[in-house]
Amino acid sequence: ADAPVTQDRLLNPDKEEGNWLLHHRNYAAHRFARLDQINRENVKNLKVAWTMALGGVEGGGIWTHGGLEGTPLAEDGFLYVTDGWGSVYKIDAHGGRGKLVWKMDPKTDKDWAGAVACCGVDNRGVALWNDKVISHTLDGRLIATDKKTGDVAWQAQLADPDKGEVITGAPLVVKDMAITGVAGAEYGIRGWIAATDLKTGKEIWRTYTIPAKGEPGSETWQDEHNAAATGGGSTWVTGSYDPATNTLYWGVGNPGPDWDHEYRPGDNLFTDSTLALDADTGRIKWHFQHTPNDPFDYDSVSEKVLVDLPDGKKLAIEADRNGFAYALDRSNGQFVWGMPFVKRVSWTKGLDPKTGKPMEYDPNKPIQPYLGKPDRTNTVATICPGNMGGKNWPPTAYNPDLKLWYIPVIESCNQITVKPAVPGESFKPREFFTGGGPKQPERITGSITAVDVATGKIAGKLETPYPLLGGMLATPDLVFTGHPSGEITAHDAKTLEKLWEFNTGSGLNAPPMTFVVDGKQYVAILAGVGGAWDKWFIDSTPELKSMQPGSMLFVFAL
Ligand SMILES: O=C(O)c1cc(C(=O)O)c2c(n1)C(=O)C(=O)c1cc(C(=O)O)[nH]c1-2
Ligand SMILES: [Ca+2]
Repeated sequence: ADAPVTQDRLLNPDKEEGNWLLHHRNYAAHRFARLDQINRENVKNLKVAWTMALGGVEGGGIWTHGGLEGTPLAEDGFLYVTDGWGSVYKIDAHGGRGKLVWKMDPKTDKDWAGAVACCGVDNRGVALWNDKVISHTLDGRLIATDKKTGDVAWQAQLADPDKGEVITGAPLVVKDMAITGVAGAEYGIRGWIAATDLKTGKEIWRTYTIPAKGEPGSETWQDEHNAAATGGGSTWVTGSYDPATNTLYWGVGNPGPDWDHEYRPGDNLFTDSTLALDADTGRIKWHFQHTPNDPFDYDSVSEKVLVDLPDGKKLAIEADRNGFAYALDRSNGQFVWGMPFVKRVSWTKGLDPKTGKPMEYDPNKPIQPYLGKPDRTNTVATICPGNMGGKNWPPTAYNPDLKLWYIPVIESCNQITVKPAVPGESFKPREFFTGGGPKQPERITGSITAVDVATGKIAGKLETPYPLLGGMLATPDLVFTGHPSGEITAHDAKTLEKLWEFNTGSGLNAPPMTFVVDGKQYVAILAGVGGAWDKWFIDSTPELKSMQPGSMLFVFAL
């Protein structure tokens, strides 16, 4: 127990299947555990083993309460979990019950940060490095905590809420560095990804997602009022890493202002893009932009899942908010396949099979002519997927044996109203800079959608009454997910048939994970409604308005 977490251990999570050492379980972001004590034959007997009440439910800024979106990490029988305000809890899971070892409360400035958190009091988890637990706070800090004692060893201020920057994603530890993404594209930030040296606490590199004047990509900001300065391009979901090429894969969020794309003529690189970066320098090796000159708020922040196929193809696959799943050649960013994974897509006829760009895309046009888009002429428009996207941040899972990839889907349309942004007037620090806003005139549902990665075809779709806002876990013959109505469910990995459910009593906005302690397999999930849904989208699921916030860790066993 409490052995140092070395780079070698992070590179070889398969050697310690009972642990869960990285946010997405491995650097390839598979969220697949080869543990089969709990399987399709016996999962119906899964029941609560123990629970633990956590804190962090209090509000701050524009938020009435905090929520839980974190993925617990597990190392040698100890769990490391966060609440929305960035408190870290070390829990001893030995002996069939949970015991709090320590809690590190970073004393987050709740009003300072909560006033510029677009989408909830969110913290998606920690990283492990050496003898430290590495975590983020909503008010922009990176913190290294002593794993044994819970004492803060050092901290660094990376993001600045005065500029509308906060941090919601989990850090990714690579080679003694913490990689951090930033949130704030709804507040006119200039997005970045940063690497901090964990030995010194000093910054190693910071790569901006919006090029400065004269840099490659700056020609895609064609306005005359310096729209790039408030161009968004947040990086708020933890990426993946390919050690063979020392490459980070990271997604970039929406351009700002979200809805008024006439304010920012041009493709607006590198918003809504997949980036491949050199892990040592932060240099951008290649990019692929999914929604150029986006008028829909389709952040491309989803994790890039790294998949090696028997035919030698090395892919980075992504389920984009714009409703399409993409497979890119991860060595060069070339488009391999793409297809809609949601039932309804209204904004494009489809992807060009050669380039992967939307059919309507014209590189010579400053304003892209997507179908039925909201703009200054048609100020009110219905878009599908709605602006939460076909999939938001909740992570997918990939079963490499079955070559099946499971997407937690939001099946939706919603209504957008454009309010043109005015140069020199509309942008104010710490205020929303969105150029309009959404409404929810119709019901929104969900699905587990399984994709055969070898063919790029949908292999199954299990429709769910509510959108999936928590994310997926895959084991050899099962998939698990959480529902905003409170249930955690287990499904057959091939047919998606529901085999088990348990209602936790609060909306689930966090991904399930699994671990082993004392030789026994457990499944864990954080329960506590949070995130964007219950403030901005609840009108599409009105009966969920009665859901009360909470803050609990649930752990299940046979
Ligand atoms: O552009 C951004 O910086 C940013 C950040 C976040 C976030 O950090 O949670 C969300 C979004 N955008 C966003 O567009 C969105 O729909 C969203 C949903 C959630 C959530 O936790 O439920 N966060 C965010
Ligand atoms: Ca966004």
